[in-house]
Amino acid sequence: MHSKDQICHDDYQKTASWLLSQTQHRPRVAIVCGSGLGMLADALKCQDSFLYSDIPGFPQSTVQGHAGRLVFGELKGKTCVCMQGRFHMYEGHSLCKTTFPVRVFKLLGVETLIVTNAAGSLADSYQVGDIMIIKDHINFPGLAGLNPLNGPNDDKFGPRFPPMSGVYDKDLRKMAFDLCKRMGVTQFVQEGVYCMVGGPNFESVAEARLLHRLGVDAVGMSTAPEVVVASHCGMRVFGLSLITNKVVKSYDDTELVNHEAVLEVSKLRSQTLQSLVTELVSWMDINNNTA
Ligand SMILES: O=P(O)(O)O[C@@H]1C[C@H](O)[C@@H](CO)O1
Ligand code: HPA
Repeated sequence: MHSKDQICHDDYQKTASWLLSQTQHRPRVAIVCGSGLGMLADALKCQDSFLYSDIPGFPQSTVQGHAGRLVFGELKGKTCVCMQGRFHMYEGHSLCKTTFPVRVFKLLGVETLIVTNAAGSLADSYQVGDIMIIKDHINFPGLAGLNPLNGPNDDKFGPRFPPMSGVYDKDLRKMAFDLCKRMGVTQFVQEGVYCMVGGPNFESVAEARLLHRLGVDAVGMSTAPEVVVASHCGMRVFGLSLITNKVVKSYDDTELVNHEAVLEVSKLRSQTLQSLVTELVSWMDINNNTA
């Protein structure tokens, strides 16, 4: 390590080498489970799993609904690695730490990152329980200078000034929507813009109105840093938000959002999300390689 917040190539490599020595799986797809969405990993067959606390260099999960396990296994014959629990900036992790696993995945040979999250909706047409295919994001912390790519650029991962347009892969988005049609679930599937805020507090009414005016469809406290880092190192990205609550936009609305309610709604759609991610992975154009 260079300093407390600086992580060097060797640090990522050490963790990746340790994982490669512990499992025969060689994943091409990584899945990050959002709040209450850890059951996505349950669909993996032939599992090898590791507690984050046992993985050298890995940060620790502190949020309820994030189990803190890295699970390797197969989804319909395609080898994947799944994070049951992600890291958030509000937990006190530096952004380099929150995105540490993404670069480790790159070194494991992962080519596609699937991110999922729980989010509140601002779009008036969205309902609680809707699944939003992420079309684009607004990275509020990033716009304010809190970016996981801050500091010396590691050219081995990617360029100093990476583009961030077209990051959420168009073909995967189309494939996901087609799969939703086949699954007969399009009535609760949306496509929209996700906005990351720092949290951990939920939005004030004035903040909610601001985000609404900016064209944000769903707001959450994660995902954008992982996507920035994945895109920087050339990974293909696909993202899903589960709408767990409507963000309060009116001073007359007395409803208060809380994390327990977020976790409850996550359970409601767990099966559909699991099927969608499984089908998507099985339809993706990826070849397995072996240890
Ligand atoms: O990890 P995600 O983004 O799914 O978690 C969301 C945002 C906060 O961490 C938490 C609020 O309930 O859920
Ligand atoms: N705001 C921010 N993050 C969230 C929300 C919300 O309403 N719901 C779930 N994560």
